[in-house]
Amino acid sequence: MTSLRGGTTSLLVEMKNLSVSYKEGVPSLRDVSFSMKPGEIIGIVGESGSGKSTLIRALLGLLPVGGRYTGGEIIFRERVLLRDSQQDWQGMRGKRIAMVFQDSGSYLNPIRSIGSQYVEAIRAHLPMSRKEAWKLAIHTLARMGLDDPERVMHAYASQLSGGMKQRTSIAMAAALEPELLLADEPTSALDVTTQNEVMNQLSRLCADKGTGMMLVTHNMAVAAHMAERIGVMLDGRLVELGDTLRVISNPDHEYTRKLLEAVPELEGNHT
Ligand SMILES: Nc1ncnc2c1ncn2[C@@H]1O[C@H](COP(=O)(O)OP(=O)(O)OP(=O)(O)O)[C@@H](O)[C@H]1O
Repeated sequence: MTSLRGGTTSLLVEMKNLSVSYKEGVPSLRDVSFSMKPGEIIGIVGESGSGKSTLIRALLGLLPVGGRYTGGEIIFRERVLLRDSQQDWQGMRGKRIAMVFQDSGSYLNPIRSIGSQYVEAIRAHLPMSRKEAWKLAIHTLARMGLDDPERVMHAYASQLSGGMKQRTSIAMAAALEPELLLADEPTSALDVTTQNEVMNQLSRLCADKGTGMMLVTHNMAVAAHMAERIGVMLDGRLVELGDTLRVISNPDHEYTRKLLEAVPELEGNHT
């Protein structure tokens, strides 16, 4: 995935001084800047309402209702997205930039088999026969830890558990090998054991495919386990961003220290 141009690795994403408001004069993102390398995993933590979801929705170009970009730039692979038309941005969604939510599994169509939805989603973006798309689907379902992917492909959503549906929807997002996967609390609705498994499978899938991921989580331990860098949001600002080990062992910001104190197993040491 790394591409060298003129001796420097080109960036996957650059966000420069981005601001977003839902209400006139009340910014929910304030001057947020960061950059991300291809294949990198960044974990974003922070309390409820700090702007984590708004940040990754902004990257997808799909702000929640009422949200407006009020300043700054988003550059994806050297293209300034905020200057592009919605149609250009639309063309990137799914294929180059994909997103999974806490309840993605519940968006599977209940009256069509998983296989027919999955094959259609793959073929909408990749020039593949049905047979090839089916094979790719089976492969990614297996990589997400689904034991009997053939059975899943023939099943309807109502025949799968919540964990299986969520794994299926994550596999669908990852199958297209997006360059950037935006994950908003992708395992929060699952039980703790399943959460760990799904997170491990997700990070393996990203590593396999060279997919960069921005993972929003309220759980510092999950971010520390998954991410190479951790960003901390507070009141719409990215108040800290650094290598995971540095952030958890020597945080710059007082608020990060408070978050870390709430996770005893991480206090002052390692991932
Ligand atoms: N659709 C909306 N309309 C109005 N205000 C909104 C909307 N979505 C978010 N906000 C406000 O923007 C701020 C940031 O919200 P956001 O959902 O991005 O935070 P968050 O850190 O993801 O929170 P949570 O962890 O609870 O999902 C909050 O003050 C929230 O009330």
